[in-house]
Amino acid sequence: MTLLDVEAIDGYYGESHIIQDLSLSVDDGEITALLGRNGAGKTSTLRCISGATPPDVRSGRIRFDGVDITDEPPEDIAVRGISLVPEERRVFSDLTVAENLHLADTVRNKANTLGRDLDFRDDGMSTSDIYEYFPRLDERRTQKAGTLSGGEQQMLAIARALHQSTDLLMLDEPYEGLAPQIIEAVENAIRRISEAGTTILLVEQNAVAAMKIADRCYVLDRGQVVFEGPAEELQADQETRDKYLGV
Ligand SMILES: Nc1ncnc2c1ncn2[C@@H]1O[C@H](COP(=O)(O)OP(=O)(O)OP(=O)(O)O)[C@@H](O)[C@H]1O
Repeated sequence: MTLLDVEAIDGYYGESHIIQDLSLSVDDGEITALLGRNGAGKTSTLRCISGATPPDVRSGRIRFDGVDITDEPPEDIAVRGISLVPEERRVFSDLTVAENLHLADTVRNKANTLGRDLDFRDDGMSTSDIYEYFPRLDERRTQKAGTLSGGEQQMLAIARALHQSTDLLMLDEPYEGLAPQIIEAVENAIRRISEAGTTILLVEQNAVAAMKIADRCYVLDRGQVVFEGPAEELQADQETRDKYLGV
């Protein structure tokens, strides 16, 4: 079943037409990867879906769970169960791991109030489940987030998103700047989160790593979809990989 359906959107930064007639769909329970070189429009696409502006979506429709969310504000879209973990990871450096998660509680409660008239999901993942998924965070509950390694901060950012109510988790370059060993730990966490039923839309520069865990891939170039298909198909398509991904 389709959970997210992006239909022919056009996104603009001022007069720059960055996202061009872009369509994609994300199936319930799958991991979908959005790949492409620097500047291909991956982050902008996630921003369009999350309701963040710019870019402005001037045409096309975005539907989530059958509901048209194209013109909704970001807070409402979040309440519906779409979370974006941005590239910068944005954890609160001066707060401990536990406090960072607790803050997500506050956001969740606010979402519940905001969600009165929306068809929102109730609860996110419990703190104990989160610590089970991310044992490193469990060990570092009382440590300030600013002192965590890059990989641990990435895990904390993902954990916070899950602690709110998330049906669709959008991850923007979760492997960026991480050592191979840590990439593997984040990769395993993403797999387990997916197996537990959260749908994932993953943006990555590291196409090889992303293809490993994705069910379906989209490749973007200059704001347009130039490939879509199962991950195995992209893995076997050396021409597309050379031309658009350089791998
Ligand atoms: N705030 C902005 N104002 C104007 N143009 C922007 C803005 N943000 C991004 N762009 C442009 O939009 C295009 C797509 O950028 P985007 O960040 O979506 O690409 P990306 O595929 O995510 O690449 P990266 O991996 O570098 O983040 C680029 O040409 C970029 O210069």
